[in-house]
Amino acid sequence: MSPTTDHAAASFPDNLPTVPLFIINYELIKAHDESETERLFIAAKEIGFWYLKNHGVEDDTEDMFVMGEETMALPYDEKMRFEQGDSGCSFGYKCAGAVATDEDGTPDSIESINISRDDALAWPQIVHRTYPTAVNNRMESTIMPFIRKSIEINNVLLEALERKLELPRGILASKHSAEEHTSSEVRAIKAPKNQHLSNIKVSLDAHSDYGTITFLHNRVIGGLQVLLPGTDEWMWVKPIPGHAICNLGDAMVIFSGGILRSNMHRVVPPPVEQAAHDRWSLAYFTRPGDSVVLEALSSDSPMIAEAAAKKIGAFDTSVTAADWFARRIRNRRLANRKGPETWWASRGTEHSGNPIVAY
Ligand SMILES: O=C(O)CCC(=O)C(=O)O
Ligand SMILES: [Fe+2]
Repeated sequence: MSPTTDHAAASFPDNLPTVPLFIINYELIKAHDESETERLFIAAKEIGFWYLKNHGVEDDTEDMFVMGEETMALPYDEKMRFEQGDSGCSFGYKCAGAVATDEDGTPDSIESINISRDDALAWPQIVHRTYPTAVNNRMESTIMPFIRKSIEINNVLLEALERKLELPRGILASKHSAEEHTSSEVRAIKAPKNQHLSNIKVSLDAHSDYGTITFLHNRVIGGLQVLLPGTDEWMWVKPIPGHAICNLGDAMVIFSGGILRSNMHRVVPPPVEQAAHDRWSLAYFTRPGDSVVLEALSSDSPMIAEAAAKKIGAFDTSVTAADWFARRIRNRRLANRKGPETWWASRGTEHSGNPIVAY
């Protein structure tokens, strides 16, 4: 199958408010360059978002977008055989309209295919579930290599942050073991063109990511926005060719006793001429092992202990990564909606001031 590609869009306009993210050089981080690692730490503390260049997976990324196109081109009924369902599991196909974008229950407009790290790396064994043929066909050639490289990149970034957080070497790796089942996954996302003509304002609701660290790509079409700390104006993340976007999730905020940040972000229809094109994005989410309890690593780092002591109890969730994740996914599903409280129950550290969010 060769689906029509539709991503040769006009360039991102230069008159929009954009967020001045640091550009981090992956090769320097890998080489333990001290000043680049310090820049990464600053980005991780202040915004929790940065660009990553020299990561070396540009070609793999394009193959993954084609995998996404091949999957979304399957007949609707075929895709729905693999829908993620309402139980709080994210793996599988997610159809447009399945989740709420706000407390009023406004449906979302994006579809995605979510492939579990465990399923991809164990292929052809099934660990969690099965996937559409378009996914299976590319499991070995495209998905496995992309996941392996993404894991390596995320691990290098985590090791750098581990050093800055004065944690003993290997602590973060032990929370993300290759041996334990996890909700870590790769997601290819399609936001359909011309959403603005249907008056769609938000295609993916404002959220912080659930896990530890996200390695994100798009085909140079805008739509991602972040809300800078202490402001109420959404700022665009300008797509830069060859540059990935990395962001931290809630687990990293909790592990670091609040030193690091998982910033609120959302996806809106692309700006002006770009809106006439489908927007594709691709994310690899590193999340802790299922049994890992989300809590500040205070006993491993005096720096974290000191930070956590300023907000006593805030980072002792007593919740496992598996339960944290399932709660957030389940309560976004419209089929589970009882009222605004359901959507609020899907929130993470970005709304930790909200008493309804029980860690
Ligand atoms: O599509 C994007 O650029 C961001 C997607 C995202 O934030 C997510 O899936 O968590
Ligand atoms: Fe996200």
